[in-house]
Amino acid sequence: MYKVLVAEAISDTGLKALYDHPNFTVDKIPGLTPEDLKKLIPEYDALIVRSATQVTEDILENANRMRVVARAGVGVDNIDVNAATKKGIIVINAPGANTISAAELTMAMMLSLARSIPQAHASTSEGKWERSKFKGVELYEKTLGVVGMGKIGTGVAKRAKSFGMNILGYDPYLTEERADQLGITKATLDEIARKADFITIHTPLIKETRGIINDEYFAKTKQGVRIINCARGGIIDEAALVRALNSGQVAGAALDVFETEPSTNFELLSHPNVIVTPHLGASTVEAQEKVANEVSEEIIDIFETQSIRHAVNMPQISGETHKKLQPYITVGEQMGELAIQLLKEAPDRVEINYFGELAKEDTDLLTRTMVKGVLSHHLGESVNLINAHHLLKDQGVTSNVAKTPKSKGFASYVELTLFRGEAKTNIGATVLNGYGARIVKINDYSIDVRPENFMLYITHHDIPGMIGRVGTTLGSFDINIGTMQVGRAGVGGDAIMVLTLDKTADQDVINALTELPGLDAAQFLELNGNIPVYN
Ligand SMILES: NC(=O)C1=CN([C@@H]2O[C@H](COP(=O)(O)OP(=O)(O)OC[C@H]3O[C@@H](n4cnc5c(N)ncnc54)[C@H](O)[C@@H]3O)[C@@H](O)[C@H]2O)C=CC1
Ligand SMILES: O=C(O)C(=O)COP(=O)(O)O
Repeated sequence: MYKVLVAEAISDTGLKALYDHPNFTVDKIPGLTPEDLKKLIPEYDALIVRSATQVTEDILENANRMRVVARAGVGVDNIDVNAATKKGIIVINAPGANTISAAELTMAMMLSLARSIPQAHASTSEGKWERSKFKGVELYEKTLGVVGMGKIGTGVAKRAKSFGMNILGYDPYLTEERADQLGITKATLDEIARKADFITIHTPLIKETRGIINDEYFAKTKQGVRIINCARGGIIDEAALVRALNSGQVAGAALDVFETEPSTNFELLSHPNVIVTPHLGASTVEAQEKVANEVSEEIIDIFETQSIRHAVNMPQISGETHKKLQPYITVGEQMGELAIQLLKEAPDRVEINYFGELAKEDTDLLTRTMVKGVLSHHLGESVNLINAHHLLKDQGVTSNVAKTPKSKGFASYVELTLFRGEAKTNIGATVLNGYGARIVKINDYSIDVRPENFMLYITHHDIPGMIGRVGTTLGSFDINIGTMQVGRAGVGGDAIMVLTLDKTADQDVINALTELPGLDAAQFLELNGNIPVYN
């Protein structure tokens, strides 16, 4: 049974998949203090939050069972993603599920700002009739600057176009082509300052965006600009905004998000030209059902089928790439496990080389799989695909990944090399069409091995009778040989033998083998990872 803690007010309809699933129990406990959350968290396998819960390193420290932190929404700035990554916890979100709601709130804010609707409502409901006080402006033929042309920014741009606005879009990823397609103009942040009548912010809150709208920026804007922030507090410097409002440089601001929430910045909250909402961008029936449903389905998939779609701390790969990498995943982990056993000590350097077709793909997932195989030998269950890179760095191991699109013997080939000072071991693998994955190189010897649970690695001299003697010795210990492969440097030279066995070989077996004339060393290798079942 997997235990899920829902720590905020999240739609029960959206959580239905989890409630109904026989392998999950759900505890919905909104409003926990950080201390209570920290106390409860060790019991849970997954945590679902919105924006109000701070999932800090301190809280995650105790999350020893936790595999997933799910953000039922977009922004993950309330989650210490690095701390989660270190602990091997997947952080997922629900991108896209609240796009429409956030874009619609932005439009509502822009219209409210243009016509002072909240102020007019307050005045009228007090019995006043102040028609001239609330003379507004039209959106028609005004210029709107959209900072952050992602899902919500694009949604706003499309809607604003239908109001007859001219749109300037700024986003490091916005291309001229995309801008043309949307019927907008690609602009810089400064061009937006110079030309826009309305500016709306739709970037995440990250190092690069914190405080980008500040005193310096307001000094460049048109006098009387109106500004909307339905993205994140902190992107606009609130103190600078108050100054710009007081000087009249900014005619009005509509804010759904604040530097600290709930906000206590009353100078801003109660400013006559400011309209505010309590972080309501995603607060619609539809968005809440969609975000909760999306994270529920994904949590189930992660636990039941190991499939991850929206992890923010894992590489996002397309279904097409995933299909191409899939046949290499199991053998990738096995390569790591075998290489570390052959090296016999922890590596100080890891090198991974991709050749041929594989080199043209985004192979980060496969790289992580190999690193996981290597590290699991010493770190056990604590290493997974999420924290593999991090733990490698943490252990002081340097790593290098190289890609050569030219093929090397096989259409696709991957080689993992571990170094420790002068010592080195390498393993190469490929996937043969119709035959599956094969280890085709060990320590520079060509070989053809389908990895299995129990294996023997023997170094010997290429002399007649060797194979027979090894077979007889293993037979005397009642060990059946599955397969036996030999690789040699040249006739009569150094050679290796790789055997798959039906059971483990203990030290007595190894001792008996090393006594055989012509045999240098024998090492038993064991794979713990996923061994595919062969028929
Ligand atoms: N008020 C609310 O309740 C809600 C707020 N949001 C917030 O809205 C923001 C946008 O969400 P989405 O559009 O779904 O995300 P998205 O990831 O689709 O778009 C974000 C865009 O910002 C761009 N960007 C990043 N750094 C930038 C920079 N320095 N300058 C300009 N653009 C930059 C990115 O390239 C990306 O295109 C997020 O911060 C999210 O948390 C989202 C939903 C509801
Ligand atoms: O999805 C987002 O980024 C939001 O800001 C929505 O926040 P909420 O889930 O309503 O607390």
